[in-house]
Amino acid sequence: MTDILEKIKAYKLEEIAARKAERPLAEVEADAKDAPATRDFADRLLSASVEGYGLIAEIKKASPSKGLIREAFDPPALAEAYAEAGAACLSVLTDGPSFQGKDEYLTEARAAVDLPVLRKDFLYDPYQVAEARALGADCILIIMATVTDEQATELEAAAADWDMDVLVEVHDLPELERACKLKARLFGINNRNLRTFETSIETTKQLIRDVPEGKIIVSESGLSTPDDLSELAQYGVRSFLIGESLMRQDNVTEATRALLANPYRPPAP
Ligand SMILES: O=P(O)(O)OC[C@@H](O)[C@@H](O)c1c[nH]c2ccccc12
Repeated sequence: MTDILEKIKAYKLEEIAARKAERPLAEVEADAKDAPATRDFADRLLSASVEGYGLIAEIKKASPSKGLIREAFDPPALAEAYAEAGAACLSVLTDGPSFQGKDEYLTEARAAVDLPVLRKDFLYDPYQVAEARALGADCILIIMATVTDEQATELEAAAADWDMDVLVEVHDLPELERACKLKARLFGINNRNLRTFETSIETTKQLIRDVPEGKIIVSESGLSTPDDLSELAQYGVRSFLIGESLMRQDNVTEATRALLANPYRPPAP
């Protein structure tokens, strides 16, 4: 396990304990039951990737590696910009300490559009899955680098109970092999090395060879140009999770449109 993940895990476990003390699970579950019905995250991503690219567009204010990424940060406006440009789904960072995220950002962004939304956070406990649903999330992230197999299975079961999708994230072969024991059909390959924070699309190109048939692959992190996407599309990737490069643009709609225009198509056999 990596230093940054160890640090994050330590404060998350404290945060979970504090939140549980403040708001018992039963209360969160009651809110989750009252939340607006889930939107089908995986289906939306898949149908977008038939004709074009399936984009999970991320609403991200800051990151541990880059610090503040976007000053003018208005989640509903950003959600609208992404939706208008043809994003299939949204990802919203809710982690406070490392990403300057907030739970409300997810709820506000989701209310502004009709796209399904991923809660981007570090999950260890089914309590956080109920929280995600109470906020309105349609999909959760399971980061194999920071959970045990038991935790992953538990989180996945909780997501199924709440009718939510799961994006399972891997960044090396051992994690991929562990992820294959789960039911999740959405496989995120993270191009960011969490030790050095360096990103390389070679990670996706390498790992994709060992992803079983029938999974939907999402290449995550460090993607910024149409060439990045078309290069990966030549390896069979049709879905992408992109945050920083779009968050740095003044006109998010135009930048997102430009990225999605002219998707690579494999030559006819
Ligand atoms: O901003 P980028 O480089 O486009 O990356 C987006 C997303 O992949 C990244 O935010 C991410 C991937 N996995 C995570 C896990 C936790 C927090 C953040 C992430």
